[in-house]
Amino acid sequence: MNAILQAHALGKRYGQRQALADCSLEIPPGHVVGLVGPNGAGKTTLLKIACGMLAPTTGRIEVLGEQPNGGTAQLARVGYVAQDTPTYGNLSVADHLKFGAKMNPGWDAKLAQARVEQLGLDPKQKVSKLSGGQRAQLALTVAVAKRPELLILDEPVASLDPLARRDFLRYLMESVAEHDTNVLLSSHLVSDLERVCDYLVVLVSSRVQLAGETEDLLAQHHRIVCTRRQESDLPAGLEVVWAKHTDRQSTFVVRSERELPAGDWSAEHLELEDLVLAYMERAVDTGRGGAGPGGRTTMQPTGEAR
Ligand SMILES: Nc1ncnc2c1ncn2[C@@H]1O[C@H](COP(=O)(O)OP(=O)(O)OP(=O)(O)O)[C@@H](O)[C@H]1O
Repeated sequence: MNAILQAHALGKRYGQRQALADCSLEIPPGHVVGLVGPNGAGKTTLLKIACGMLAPTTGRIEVLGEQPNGGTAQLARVGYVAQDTPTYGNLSVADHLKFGAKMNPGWDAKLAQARVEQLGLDPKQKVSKLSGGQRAQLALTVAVAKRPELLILDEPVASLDPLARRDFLRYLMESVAEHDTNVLLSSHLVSDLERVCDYLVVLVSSRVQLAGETEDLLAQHHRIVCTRRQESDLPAGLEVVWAKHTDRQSTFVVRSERELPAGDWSAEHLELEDLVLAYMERAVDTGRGGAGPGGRTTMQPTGEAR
């Protein structure tokens, strides 16, 4: 089976603005991938390139083993819901399902119908009269009913209330499990990603900072607290992602491919949110977002350890 996404030195410029830089990724099949990063990091740009809506300025990309702009056959394999959940205001809910059926060879009419009923949407209702959250639910329903091999969702739950968010994510997981769909979704809500994603990509300042299976990433990272010391006093083989020092104490977030060696410190695994924040802070504090997945950077020793 082909990789969900393979990118090599991918870059995108909008005029002078570098939106994506030197992005190399290989995401194996069979995953629900969470793409996380701060505002303006380049997430939408990467997702638009992946679904063929934008051409990269530099580098190469393959999605499901093909170029994203590979014609109608490729379009049928990939479902995409943009951040602004595009729907047609003048059409009814039922019209959207009819349109979906006409445009998509693999359309699952039963699934679409059942989901619309489950959501309590009136098929005759004009979409311009739906709330933002309802429009988002409709757009997501159309994308899922297309039964794509890969579903690309740009902040799919941003406009949903907490209950609807939980319901949608549960529905997404059920449908993914039932139909073996790969998913690539962006979100600012790490707690949501934690619930559904088994692969994580952290993008900051247009560059990939971290990518890998969530379970492996969590196993490889520790927060260690010890008496104040320099990064260079730590054993070799530990990559320092984040560091903070007080007068007497140092706290490090470290990555170790092997088991963490014993030392005169207390160590604990990180929650996913803390792991993501450590990489985000590293990129922002070094002001270049460029240390990359294998980079080694220390933050300035100021403030209190957390
Ligand atoms: N059409 C455009 N023209 C010029 N600059 C753009 C355009 N689209 C995006 N950008 C810039 O590219 C950078 C990346 O934008 P992008 O929308 O990919 O970020 P994002 O991570 O999706 O942000 P957010 O989380 O706020 O949605 C930003 O600095 C943005 O201002």
